[in-house]
Amino acid sequence: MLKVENLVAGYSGIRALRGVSIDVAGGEFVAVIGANGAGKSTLLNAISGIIRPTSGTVALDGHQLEGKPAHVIARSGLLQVPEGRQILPDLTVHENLRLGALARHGRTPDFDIEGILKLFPRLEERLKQPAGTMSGGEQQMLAIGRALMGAPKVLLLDEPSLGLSPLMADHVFSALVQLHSRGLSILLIEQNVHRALEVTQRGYVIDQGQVVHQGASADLATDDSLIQHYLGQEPATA
Ligand SMILES: Nc1ncnc2c1ncn2[C@@H]1O[C@H](COP(=O)(O)OP(=O)(O)OP(=O)(O)O)[C@@H](O)[C@H]1O
Repeated sequence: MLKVENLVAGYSGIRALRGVSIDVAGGEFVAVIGANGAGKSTLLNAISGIIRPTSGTVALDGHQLEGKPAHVIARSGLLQVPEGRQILPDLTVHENLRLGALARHGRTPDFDIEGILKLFPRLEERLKQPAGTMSGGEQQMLAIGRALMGAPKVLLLDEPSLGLSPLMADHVFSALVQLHSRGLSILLIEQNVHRALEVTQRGYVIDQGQVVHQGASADLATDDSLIQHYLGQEPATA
């Protein structure tokens, strides 16, 4: 479904991505993990057109997307939930969700507002509330809901658990698991390696802008030396 090949990208002189190839099959839930500064956000932003890749290809269902503007890529069905969420704080929750529908471009969504409220019941009583007055976890739920309103073919998530309490992160991850079980293809960028490998099927480890390891998430999760070496995190069993 999503095929990224040899993607190179950077920022005035810094080569943050040095030829990354990853793919996400239909209905697959895939993680990209890596230490701070490894290039995870750059990868997601280069896929979704927020930054323009220097070279390499991004194909969704066989259609080449690299180099296209972000709004065109979003309308084609690659929908990103950005780091920091970027909801519109002065608009209500309901208005933010309705704006998400603008990305549909003729696709029939699996989720309407009612479906999103079933997934995130906390949003229901907050529908008329300005989105900026909600907690970080609630805003993350809204950002995911807004992307779902756009009928994604592949949902891209950048650090959805960042800054959330463990309980809120639980809600968010369990929603992602539900979305995957309903057949959605998901690419998850996460610093919380153990959580990411718990919920996904496959994972890529990136370091200094390159894929250094890939495999079944269950195998990566039990590879203690990999987790310590590339990710600087303690093994789950420690
Ligand atoms: N806007 C920018 N301008 C210049 N350099 C940048 C910019 N954004 C990222 N970089 C650099 O590119 C490299 C990769 O950063 P990136 O944010 O993609 O890493 P990351 O794996 O997402 O890290 P983190 O988890 O800390 O966000 C880093 O060396 C970073 O300093």
